Amino acid sequence: MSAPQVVVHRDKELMAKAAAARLITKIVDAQAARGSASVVLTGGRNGNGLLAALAASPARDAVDWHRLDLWWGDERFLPAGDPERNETQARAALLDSVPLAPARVHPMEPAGGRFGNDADAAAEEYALELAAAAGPEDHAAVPSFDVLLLGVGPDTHVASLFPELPGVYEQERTVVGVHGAPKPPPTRVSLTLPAIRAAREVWLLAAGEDKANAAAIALSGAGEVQAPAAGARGRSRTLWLLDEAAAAQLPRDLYPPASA
Ligand SMILES: O=C(O)[C@H](O)[C@@H](O)[C@H](O)[C@H](O)COP(=O)(O)O
Repeated sequence: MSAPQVVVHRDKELMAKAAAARLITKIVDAQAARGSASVVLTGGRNGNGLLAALAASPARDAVDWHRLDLWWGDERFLPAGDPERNETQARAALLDSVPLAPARVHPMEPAGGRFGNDADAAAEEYALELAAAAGPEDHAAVPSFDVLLLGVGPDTHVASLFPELPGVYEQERTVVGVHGAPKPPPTRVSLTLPAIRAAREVWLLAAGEDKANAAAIALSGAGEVQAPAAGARGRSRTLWLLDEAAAAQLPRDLYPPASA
């Protein structure tokens, strides 16, 4: 697992734009090298802020949208089209504006869908979908995602893995149902840390002073059960993308200023 790198930008707007530019380049490089790219999306303000910045980027269509596989790191287990679903928000921020191949967009099943209100069944189905997409060279039963995006909660949660709750202890399954999440809605579906750690690169997005404590804890060697973000590492890269407010409690030797 790769040690965390930290890049700090002036504010959340610049962080979103810089992260979007970074993601475009990563996708273009992956498509040039392997003919396609695979990205895992995250919910929340920073995740959707990155997607909105990407939609507005002048370099947006350097991406071959038809050869991009999109997955989700977690989903709020709500009915299809619910404005609070991560899929709904991602479609509004970017996905509905670009020519993706529908078969290559993999949302997690909504509540009231094929599995009714059974989030655990929805999780099992997503694990099967991931396993079916994995190749012989892939790690765990998931595809080798080029970039797996994660927002970071003020309690250091990532995806829907919350400190000390059952999901963060999961070491076998790649996707779990989450019940009683402290961040509403209480029922969710989430990748687990083993699935997250199968990604080539994991990028953690945190902006705002309400994330300063979480970033300091997660980057200070805390354990993944108490601080799930600490366990979110990529096989070849782990990148924390922060704004100055979120980096305020980090030791200065952890990062040089990345932008004016
Ligand atoms: O379903 C969700 O809410 C997200 O997947 C969650 O993991 C989010 O990324 C963090 O809570 C950070 O959210 P903000 O960026 O809005 O602070």
